[in-house]
Amino acid sequence: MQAITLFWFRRDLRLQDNAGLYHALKSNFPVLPLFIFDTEILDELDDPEDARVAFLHQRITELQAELEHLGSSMLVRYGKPAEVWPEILQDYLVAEVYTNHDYEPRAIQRDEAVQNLLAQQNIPYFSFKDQVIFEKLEVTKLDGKPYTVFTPYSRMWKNCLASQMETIQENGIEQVISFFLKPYPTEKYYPNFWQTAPPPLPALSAMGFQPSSIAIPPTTVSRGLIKQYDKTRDFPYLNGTSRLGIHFRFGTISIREKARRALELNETFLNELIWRDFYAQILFNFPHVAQRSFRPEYDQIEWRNDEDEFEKWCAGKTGYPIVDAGLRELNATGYMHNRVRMITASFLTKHLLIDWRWGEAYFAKKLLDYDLASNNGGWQWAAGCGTDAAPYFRVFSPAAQQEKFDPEYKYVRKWVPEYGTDAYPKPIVDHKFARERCLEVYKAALKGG
Ligand SMILES: Cc1cc2nc3c(=O)[nH]c(=O)nc-3n(C[C@H](O)[C@H](O)[C@H](O)COP(=O)(O)OP(=O)(O)OC[C@H]3O[C@@H](n4cnc5c(N)ncnc54)[C@H](O)[C@@H]3O)c2cc1C
Repeated sequence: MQAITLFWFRRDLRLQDNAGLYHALKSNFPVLPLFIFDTEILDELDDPEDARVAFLHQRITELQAELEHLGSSMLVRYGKPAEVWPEILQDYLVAEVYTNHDYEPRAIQRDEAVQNLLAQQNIPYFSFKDQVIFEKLEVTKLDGKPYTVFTPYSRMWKNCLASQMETIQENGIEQVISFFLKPYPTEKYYPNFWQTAPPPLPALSAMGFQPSSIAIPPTTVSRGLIKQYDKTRDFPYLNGTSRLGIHFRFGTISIREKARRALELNETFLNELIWRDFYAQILFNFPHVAQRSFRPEYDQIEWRNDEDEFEKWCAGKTGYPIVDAGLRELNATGYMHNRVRMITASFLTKHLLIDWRWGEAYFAKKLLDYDLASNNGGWQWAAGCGTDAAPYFRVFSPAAQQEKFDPEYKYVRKWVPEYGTDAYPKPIVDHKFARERCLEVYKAALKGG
């Protein structure tokens, strides 16, 4: 049997500029890429038309075709990684395993189990940073502790980026760039893919899913949009953001490539990519946030958790047009504009006093770009219990947000056509009353804490 290196794809579904794949291709054995449709994740999804699964399947099919074109293939399995891995080790003579880091608590556990299994058979396991620019404790305060406030973190992030500059050739042009943004030239080593016939790919329907009618945004964005980003990003009625979220989530684009463009074109856009790194390191360094408030005293809040109100919020029937437009956009497209994510999350937690975890779980079900670290960070920020959160007594007024960010009701009219007619519901709660109730409940919780 031919001894091979396995490269395990997870959140890095591309051949180009892929750190772990680059290192795998430079190993001493021919490389067979692997992808596992993980039933521990898929079984928790209750929509058979989940657009993310259809996207994932389509992307794996494309990768398989790209590899076939190179005379190679990809091994695709369906099951629990803990059960799939022993089977693979029986079927193939695996000399080494390469992959890229995943920072979510469950993924860390999964990877530790696989590492242990491999160690029992003396198979080396190598993992690399690929999905962020700086990870774990690479950007810390001077005392080595992780940052929990964004602005100083982003300043230090930029210092770290500038700390190692190198000259490279890109498309025949000499450029000085940060070592941390250098692309991995995987294409140089493509001949090291194992030349083998493609094993069968599980069909989407065989996994209990179907194609989705939700469209996936492209992987490219115009330079013009990024150049204007700081001016357009806050207005939900404009096409002013990149919609790259799902591609960052599944690694169908390279963060290094996009950060290089951001550095060149728009600092505000770069700052958003830094927020992504920020929340990834928060989740890694403070994994309790996946279940509990970053600030423990906020776990004392007595949420009202009214199920009927929650259903109205989910359906976009609260009687607050910008909130309703956001939820309806999410339900129809798997996307919600960032400004509106902040408004709807604030409304659920502060106006309705519904536990942020309920909203977080709903977004997790619906967002194409769902990412535990960023979603959790966004929800805890909105509820006031997270890192860097605005003080709890700042309660967004939906009317003031509407006035500022959708003054002509263009976004609202797109998603809530019955707004302004009798068919539109009355507000679920009075703003002034809700604000005061929120302040009382938060104050009581924090006093007791
Ligand atoms: C309550 C709430 C929940 C959120 N849930 C998610 C989530 O599950 N997944 C997710 O990727 N983002 C989440 N965000 C952050 C942000 O809303 C989205 O990243 C952004 O709206 C995605 O649209 P875009 O790709 O057009 O982003 P752009 O505005 O074009 O930004 C480019 C990229 O930068 C990153 N980014 C931008 N803003 C943020 C941010 N505030 N925090 C972290 N990364 C950011 C994303 O990767 C994004 O794709 C959430 C924000 C809030 C307030």
